[in-house]
Amino acid sequence: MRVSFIKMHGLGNDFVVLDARNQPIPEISGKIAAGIADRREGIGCDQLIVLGQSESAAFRMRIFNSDGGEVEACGNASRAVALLHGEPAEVETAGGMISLELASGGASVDMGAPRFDWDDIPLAYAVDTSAMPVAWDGLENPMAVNVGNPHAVFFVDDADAIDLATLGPVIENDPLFPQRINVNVASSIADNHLKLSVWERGAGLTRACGTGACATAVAAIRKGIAKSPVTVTLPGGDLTISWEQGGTIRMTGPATEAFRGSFEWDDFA
Ligand SMILES: N[C@@H](CCC[C@H](N)C(=O)O)C(=O)O
Repeated sequence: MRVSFIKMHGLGNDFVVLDARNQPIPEISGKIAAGIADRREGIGCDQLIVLGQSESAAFRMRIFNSDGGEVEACGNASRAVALLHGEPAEVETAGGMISLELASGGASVDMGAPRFDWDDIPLAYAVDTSAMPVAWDGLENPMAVNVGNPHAVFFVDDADAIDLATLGPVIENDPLFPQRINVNVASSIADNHLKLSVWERGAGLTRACGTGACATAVAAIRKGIAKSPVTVTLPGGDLTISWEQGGTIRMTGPATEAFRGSFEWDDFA
């Protein structure tokens, strides 16, 4: 069976999008998702995105990391999907309802309200979460932010000095986090301007992580080290994140369609 796909990206965080609203898509296993995402033997992407019917929203967006695991939220893919859809829409995700629309230079997404305490991020054993008693080689006392998916946010003097390629997988897979975690390392580089690197759960170092930018910006606002709107500079470029205490997060930034193609489903089944 031949399946059409759209290759997209948001600041270089790239996606294969399958639109099951206009073509039949067989059941997706972790093996199929990882096969499609494989950069040598598949099409290649950080996340596989599958759009389908929803009973409660305009449509549903499912998200699979390149390791094949299905997850709750993806900020950059939400903007890519906004570009594809072309008009404002409420979208159902496993992490909650989001609403997306086109904006100048890309798209803007209401990502919902953040949740801040570790109660929303399952931990394997009891710890005093007011001051996390864990540290990983200089990275300590992370803030927990759930923006649909779980993030640990570390503020450091110089994010570039942290070897995230080494520490990222260690923290992601720490036994403390039974569902693993996205790892964000940020520094303040000017007023209301953060520099951020992200080790993504299930995908590794990416050029940008939209939910990571949201989590880090709201953590910085809550900590009093930035005010909304916050510019977040990632390796792939900038996102603007707006949030007031008690409100929902708005993320604005670019989205790009790279190319379209089709593949034989059985090649990955
Ligand atoms: N790249 C994404 C986040 C994708 C999911 C994440 N790796 C997770 O496992 O929660 C983004 O732009 O937000």
